[in-house]
Amino acid sequence: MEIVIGLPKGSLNNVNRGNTYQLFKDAGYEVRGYEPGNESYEINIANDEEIKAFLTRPQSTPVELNRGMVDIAIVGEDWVKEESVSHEGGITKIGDLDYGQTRLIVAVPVDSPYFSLSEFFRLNKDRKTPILCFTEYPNLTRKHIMENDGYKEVFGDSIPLVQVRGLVDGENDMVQIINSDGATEVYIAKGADLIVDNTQTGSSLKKAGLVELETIMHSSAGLYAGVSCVDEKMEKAKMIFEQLYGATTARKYFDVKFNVNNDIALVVSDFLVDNGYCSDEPTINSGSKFSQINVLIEKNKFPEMLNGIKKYNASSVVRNDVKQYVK
Ligand SMILES: Nc1ncnc2c1ncn2[C@@H]1O[C@H](COP(=O)(O)OP(=O)(O)OP(=O)(O)O)[C@@H](O)[C@H]1O
Ligand SMILES: O=P(O)(O)OC[C@H]1O[C@H](OP(=O)(O)OP(=O)(O)O)[C@H](O)[C@@H]1O
Repeated sequence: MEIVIGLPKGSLNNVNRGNTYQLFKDAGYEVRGYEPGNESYEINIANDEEIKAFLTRPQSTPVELNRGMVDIAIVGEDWVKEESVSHEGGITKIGDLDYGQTRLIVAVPVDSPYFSLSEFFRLNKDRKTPILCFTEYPNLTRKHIMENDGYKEVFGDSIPLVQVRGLVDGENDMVQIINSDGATEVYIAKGADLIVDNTQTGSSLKKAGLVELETIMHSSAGLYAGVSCVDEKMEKAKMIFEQLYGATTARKYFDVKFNVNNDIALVVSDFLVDNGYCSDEPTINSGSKFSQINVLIEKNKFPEMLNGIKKYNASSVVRNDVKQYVK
């Protein structure tokens, strides 16, 4: 049995964004040829002979899943939805991996007089020149526009024209959705009226002098299965997901150990349980005078826990990162 996995190129393997490479390492895989910025097309997972890995561009990953070229892949939900607008089925989500969070949004220049997409269409209803919208997601954009109340009032059920390079589809040439291959924000400065793009921190929009009108969808990275992932491949896929999910969950926790006097160990344990500063309950190892207490704690709760245990004169506090956490 060999399962073929597609691993993402681009933002989802960027050290400051997705870093899928680190996720695999944290999950215990020995990955070679997938170091961020230095990826090879064939990636080696040295400690699991059942996995064959290829680099994939998220834009093309759903097509590869639908054609059985890869059995499973890590990809953003936005690209899976973009692919499945016109034909549902084929790709199934094994699970969300809780990173690579973005929103797909509609944006216009910051000084525009519109506060919604409906208002945009209503205020532009007498325009003589076509409305131009650039995006990397023409299918989702067309669907969203056709469901918009303002669009329906002005254009009814008429299908906006979509152009993907030389390929043109649709009938309403007063609203044209044009495929972009990146740097989408810049099209506004070149004369476009709208863009649909993904945003994370919002800095690209701000830099381009744009403001969001509305959110089309939220996206994050997940493990997806294609048509060829059945039977034992699906079993293997679920095992891979568990490994990866354990590693993403672990990123949110610290493993903390500290000492307190034996006579207050149980009081401190109650304090930790009552405040949700542990997973199930603290582990207590008693010595002759001191007890070592061990908890798994959510990272954002650590500062307040530290403050709390200082009141019990906790000493030798040690905080470690967690590599794998299966709840
Ligand atoms: N700034 C970001 N932070 C985290 N994830 C992102 C970010 N930008 C895009 N993504 C996600 O990464 C995936 C790929 O995004 P996108 O299509 O923009 O390509 P890219 O990663 O920028 O690569 P390329 O430069 O090849 O276009 C998408 O699922 C998207 O939601
Ligand atoms: O909200 P932000 O944190 O600024 O992130 C969002 C930007 O990141 C991605 O672009 P990228 O920089 O990868 O370039 P691209 O537009 O050419 O894909 C994405 O397409 C957005 O433009």
